[in-house]
Amino acid sequence: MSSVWGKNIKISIFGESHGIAIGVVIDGIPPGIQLDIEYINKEMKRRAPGRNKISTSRKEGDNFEILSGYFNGRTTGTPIASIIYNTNQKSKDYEIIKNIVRPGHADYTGYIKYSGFNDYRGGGHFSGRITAPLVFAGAIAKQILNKRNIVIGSHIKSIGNIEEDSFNMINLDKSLLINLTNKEFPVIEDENEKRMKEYILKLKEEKDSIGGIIETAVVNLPVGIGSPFFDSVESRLSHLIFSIPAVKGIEFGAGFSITKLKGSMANDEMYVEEGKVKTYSNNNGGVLGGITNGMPLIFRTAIKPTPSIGTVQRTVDISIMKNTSIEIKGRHDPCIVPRAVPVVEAAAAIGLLDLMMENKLI
Ligand SMILES: Cc1cc2nc3c(=O)[nH]c(=O)nc-3n(C[C@H](O)[C@H](O)[C@H](O)COP(=O)(O)O)c2cc1C
Ligand SMILES: C=C(O[C@@H]1CC(C(=O)O)=C[C@@H](OP(=O)(O)O)[C@H]1O)C(=O)O
Repeated sequence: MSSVWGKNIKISIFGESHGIAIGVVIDGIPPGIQLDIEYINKEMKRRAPGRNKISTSRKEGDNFEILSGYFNGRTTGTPIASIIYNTNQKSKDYEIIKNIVRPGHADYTGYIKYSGFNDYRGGGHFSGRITAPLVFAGAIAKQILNKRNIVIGSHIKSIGNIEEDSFNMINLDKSLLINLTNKEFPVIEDENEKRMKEYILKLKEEKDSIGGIIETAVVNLPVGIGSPFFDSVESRLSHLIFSIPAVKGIEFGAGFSITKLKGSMANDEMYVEEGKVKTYSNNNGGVLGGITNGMPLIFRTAIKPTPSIGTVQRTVDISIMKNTSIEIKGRHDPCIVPRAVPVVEAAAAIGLLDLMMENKLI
């Protein structure tokens, strides 16, 4: 089944954007873990739609109910089921796309895959909304990792051509990452927030959209997580990150730009400090041979521009197989990047927790 993932912890995600509810079942979380419900709520609010002008205007509280696997403030060890009711569906805008499919969205592929039985309203099971249950699961995984001093944080590295500097890949303090998770628009240099937001709003005005890059770091991971070949840290995390709608790329460490370096520059030379092996640079992003080396894990996620835009676009009416055009109405994110930040972190937390369990570290 395509909406089930995991080896040591298993997550199963269900629901449609305009259906009754969406949710997740998480199996394999050990018993006795005290859950900080406020923390989960905070993570859910970071992603929730309708909170500002650069987001879709669909307002959802993304309040969750835990149905099972949680008793007297602690996990029971049995499946944790959580449900989030949809409260603000406006399906009228979607009547048109039943036949006239949106370029860049999953209307056409979904129609073919599910023989026309797919719930196309709001993008159905393809919707970015289905990342809310992922954030719920991620908030549990993050808490478990946080207790081991493992901290995940991200910043918006770019929106279109507007860029900010990368993380310092060798000296990265967890307080910077925690600070970023507390920001509504996580950039390292506050002046970049204004520039990026203005650009998003300009494109929204022009009935267009824009993408960008999220840079994520994880500090204090133990050495030795992940294994060759198919369970490398990069492959396990990439699987989850690419499951997020609108993701078009991921790179670790120096990523694609490592190809421009000579070996003498690309290699991360090593030294010992206080009994720990460290590297002078971190072009490999904290992973060697698919295994963590104790340096910060760094990766970048490319998010495409929101496909649903108001500009007139050429497309096809699949009911009559004729060329036509579409002018999409409705409530859409002019840029997905800010709301995808907690989703990327959640996916990373789930993947790393799964790998930690493999090493019997949890
Ligand atoms: C948090 C989040 C919000 C999104 N918001 C929208 C949106 O408002 N409108 C839209 O057309 N696509 C939105 N998307 C992207 C679509 O869901 C996605 O492009 C579509 O399912 C096709 O999948 P693909 O881009 O991975 O091929 C969003 C994605 C995420 C992760
Ligand atoms: C509701 C959310 O985002 C939605 C993601 C989305 C899409 O096509 O991915 C399309 C829009 O749906 P609707 O037309 O129903 O407003 C967004 O609002 C959410 O993320 O919770």
